[in-house]
Amino acid sequence: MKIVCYECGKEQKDGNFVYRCSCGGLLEVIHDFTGLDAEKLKRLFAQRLSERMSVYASGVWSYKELIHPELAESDIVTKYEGNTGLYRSEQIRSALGIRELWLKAQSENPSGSFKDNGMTVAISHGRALGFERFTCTSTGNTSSSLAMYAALAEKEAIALVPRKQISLNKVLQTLAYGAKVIGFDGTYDDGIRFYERYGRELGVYICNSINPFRIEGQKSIVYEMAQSLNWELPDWIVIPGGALSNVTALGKGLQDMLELGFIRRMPKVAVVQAEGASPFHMMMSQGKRNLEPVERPSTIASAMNIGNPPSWSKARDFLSRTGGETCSVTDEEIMEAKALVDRSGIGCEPASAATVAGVWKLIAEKKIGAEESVACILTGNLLKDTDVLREYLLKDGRAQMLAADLTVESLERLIRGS
Ligand SMILES: N[C@@H](CCOP(=O)(O)O)C(=O)O
Repeated sequence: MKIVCYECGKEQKDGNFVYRCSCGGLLEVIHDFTGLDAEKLKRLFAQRLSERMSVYASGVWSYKELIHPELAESDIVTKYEGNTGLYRSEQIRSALGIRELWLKAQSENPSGSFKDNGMTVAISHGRALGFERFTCTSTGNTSSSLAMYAALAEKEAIALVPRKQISLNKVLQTLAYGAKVIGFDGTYDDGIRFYERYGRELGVYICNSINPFRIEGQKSIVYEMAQSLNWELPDWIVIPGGALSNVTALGKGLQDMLELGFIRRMPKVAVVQAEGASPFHMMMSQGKRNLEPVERPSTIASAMNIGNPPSWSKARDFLSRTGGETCSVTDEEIMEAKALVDRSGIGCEPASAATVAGVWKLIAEKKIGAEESVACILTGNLLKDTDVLREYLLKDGRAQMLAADLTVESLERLIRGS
């Protein structure tokens, strides 16, 4: 296993953990899979589905050989993350008018978002390197996940969070796990810029997606999806795009599986951004090679409120190589899709619902065919943003809490609507 610069290929020394190469490129973990036998591994992964209390009961560490083969089991900090549901919803499928639809509920992770898949690996790796202080800048899901794993590892957690446009639920969750939360004026982009510059000086271990081990852990989402579907993935996988760690990890995981012979064909991937924070979609749809950051990103889907996603070049290369697509959706479209996902009983936070809104759009644009099969990745839990929920459901009168005396007559009136 090596850590190399994604842009210039220069190898980095792990002990001196840095997040960008001297050329400015992000880093990535390169594995040597020679000698790995796909059929043997598939059998091993199948056996691990019945693990209960060992690290292999985790839906991330069950694929340890492909994620961090060198890490000692005793260094692993796990909460048996992953193992999330892959659902069908006839309601959503027929509303979208697509042949086959799957929803992968990463929202069922222990801290309520897909960040746990990567965070277990980042925290475990940082602990093995001897770090005591773990940090991130975050719109709230990364910080909640960081705080949870740091608490489990009995390490200090520090989270830099924008003062505005983030969900109070996520800040409270981060605080409740015992992290030090530092609010600042600016966006996630400012926080990342700050840490890229001063993180080393502060002696903290950064757990954002600029950390290549976060990406390694997040690959497990697509491994798990493939394993659940007997190693036959749908035609399309649709994901929300904020910092772009999801598409980067998905791309890397798919590439691993193709190289190892776990899957026979590469599915196409679509990245959906919110209209007010869509620099990646703008770059891709205009056929540009370089990302122009959005200075003041703004969307109701706070998890995607990012104007300068760090992983854009990795994401660009993967989509260009594999014929992927991008699109952007409005906040109204996101909330309409969210209502559909919530009412299906699966539920999700606004950013996750962008995937369903994106499928609608991509079908209308004839980029996804109605005869194709699609899997949407739902990244965060329904209760991650109750302010948005309250606004949508209660203020606009879409749903209301009814009041009645506890008598048969008044309940009958309410139940029958008379
Ligand atoms: N939505 C994210 C922002 C991206 O964070 P990263 O850790 O993936 O770089 C959050 O929850 O903070």
